[in-house]
Amino acid sequence: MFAIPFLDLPPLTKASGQIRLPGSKSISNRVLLLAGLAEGSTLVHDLLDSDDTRVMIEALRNLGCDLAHEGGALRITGIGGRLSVQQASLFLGNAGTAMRPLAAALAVLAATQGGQFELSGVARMHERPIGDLVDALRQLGCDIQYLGNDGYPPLRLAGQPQGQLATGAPVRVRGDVSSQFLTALLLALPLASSGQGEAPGTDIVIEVDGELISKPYVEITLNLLARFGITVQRDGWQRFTVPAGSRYRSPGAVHVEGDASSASYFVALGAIAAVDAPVLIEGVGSASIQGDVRFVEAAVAMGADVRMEANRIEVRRGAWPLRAITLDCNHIPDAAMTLAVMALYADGPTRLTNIASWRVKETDRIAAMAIELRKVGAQVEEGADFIEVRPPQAWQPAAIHTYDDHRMAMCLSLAAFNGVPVRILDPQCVGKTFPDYFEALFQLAHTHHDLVPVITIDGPTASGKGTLASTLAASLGYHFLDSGSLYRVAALASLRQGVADTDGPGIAALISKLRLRFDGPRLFLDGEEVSDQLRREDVGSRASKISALGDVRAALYALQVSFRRPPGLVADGRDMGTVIFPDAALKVFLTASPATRAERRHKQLISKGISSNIDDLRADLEARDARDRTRAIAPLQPAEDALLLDNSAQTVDESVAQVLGWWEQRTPFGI
Ligand SMILES: O=C(O)C1=C[C@@H](OP(=O)(O)O)[C@@H](O)[C@H](O)C1
Ligand SMILES: C=C(OP(=O)(O)O)C(=O)O
Repeated sequence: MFAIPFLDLPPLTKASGQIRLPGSKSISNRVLLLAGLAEGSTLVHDLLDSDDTRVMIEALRNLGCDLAHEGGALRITGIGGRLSVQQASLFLGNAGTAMRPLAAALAVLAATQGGQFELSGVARMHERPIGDLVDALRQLGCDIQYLGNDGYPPLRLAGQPQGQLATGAPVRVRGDVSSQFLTALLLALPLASSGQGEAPGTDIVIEVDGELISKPYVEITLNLLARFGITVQRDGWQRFTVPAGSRYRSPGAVHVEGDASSASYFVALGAIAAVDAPVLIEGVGSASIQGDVRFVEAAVAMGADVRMEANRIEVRRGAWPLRAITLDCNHIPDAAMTLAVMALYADGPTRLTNIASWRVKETDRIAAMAIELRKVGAQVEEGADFIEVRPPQAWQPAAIHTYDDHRMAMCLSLAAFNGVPVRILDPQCVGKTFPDYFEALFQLAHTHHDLVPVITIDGPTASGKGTLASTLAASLGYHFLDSGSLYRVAALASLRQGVADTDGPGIAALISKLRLRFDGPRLFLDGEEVSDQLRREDVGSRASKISALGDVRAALYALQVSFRRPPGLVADGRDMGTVIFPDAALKVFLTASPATRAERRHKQLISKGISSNIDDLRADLEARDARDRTRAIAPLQPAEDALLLDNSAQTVDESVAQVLGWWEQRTPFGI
């Protein structure tokens, strides 16, 4: 996950490749709750691991459920409908799928078995309505108090042992603000219809007031209830009967499908940018129980070329520009946001209607979408329950606010296919449902080599360039290249494979297959950390030998250049700005006085338990500087357009701030 203040996306051009989706949020949280309420244990495979499921898991743990990892799956041993913990304060973040269903389940359990529970969330959760659900539960006799503003969390739920619920009359619930209120009742009321001890249960009828929105989510609820042994009878979308004697029965094991709302970003990616080869989305398809797979129909109407199998979607660009559409999006409230961004690439205005619920989700999504789409140049009209987007005539680079809304971040990333960069502020908000969204995007999205921004940090030995460069890379979410280590890694790999140190073509072939990854200053070769091995004496001397071979230098050039991938690169070395990335957007030549560098090296050696003489170190450094400056191939000298930074009197933080300041001046994002 990119836990940084902003992530700059370079202009992206094409997309292709395969992605496996994370598990469905809606299914994960329902299955977790049902498994937690059921008797016995349930092994859940492919569960979503994100903020929303973590708060649900933590809540279940606090309520006395046993949760244990088994391989990649989670085993949940439920409470069997009997409260084992009578008091708990549960923090539910901004997860509607945790807050609403847990409020209903715990209200019913407290009302019949006694107990006191407090449910709270982040500030925005305390602005998301829950009054219609509370009103419905109060009809049953549940004791629910608002601890903040009426109609909103936080809530206190209480009750006495052997309490009775008024289940004789139908429970009425409004359906036109959020379908999660009805879902919550459907998930919770089997706890009240089962009967206690010898007492027979009763049918419980729920009647929906007003037009139910987001209906496919209620289908998911009914489907999963059935898997846990409860068949709800229904009369259209108006009346639902939870049968007497209902008991949650664990199906033993459950597999969670990939998230269909998350799939929408990759369907859109394919429609916009899969020009040469398709985007393949694994984990969801025509067999899905999630209503958001119907996003595909809308994408096809806009021009996407889609082939759908039971559990997989293949997308290519079809019509281009995309076709503008007008669509009632009530059935796909979450995925519809993706259409608003596809609309940027359409041949006319796209109008999405019947989306009033957008206003009470993670943020007011109609307002937020209108503001941010205008920033990239679109003309946008918004109303109480619609949005209309006209594509930009001239695209503008924009710093996109994400309002702590995962979908704003994911959707707006798709605005980067227009020759201008896009800055996504607070990208870590994707953690709500898709922590590795941007990693997945960068796996599929490509761009021209020269559109990927590069910052080079060159400088003499012990100037601190490695620390500066890796810290900068981490701050910007960019890739990092410590070019100096590549000669050593080529030496190590060729030693391991038994390739002679005179066999230029052999070593070059090996270099082209190296699988390298930097994690800060640590280097991994084929998944194994080799940082320490690279400092071995035999590796060092082989490195200097093979670096004289023309084939090796050419292969290492190609390897270095291959690190230039979206979203960007910070490269440190001696010839990064002069030879390898002469078109880098920012070049820094880092120096420090020989005295300072000798002192740093001295401290470094002491910390490793190696004794040294500071004057000798200084003499060595000066001799090496002279050699480096005068060598024939790639001599160490600042690029003409490099900015010089002497960090003798600076802390690392100060030099990082200095370079980030220079970088900011070179980006088009004025914020
Ligand atoms: O029940 C569910 O899993 C959901 C229902 C929908 O909410 P509304 O019913 O409030 O539209 C949807 O937006 C949300 O992301 C998940
Ligand atoms: C509305 C959403 O979430 P929640 O489950 O919190 O309602 C969403 O994921 O878009």
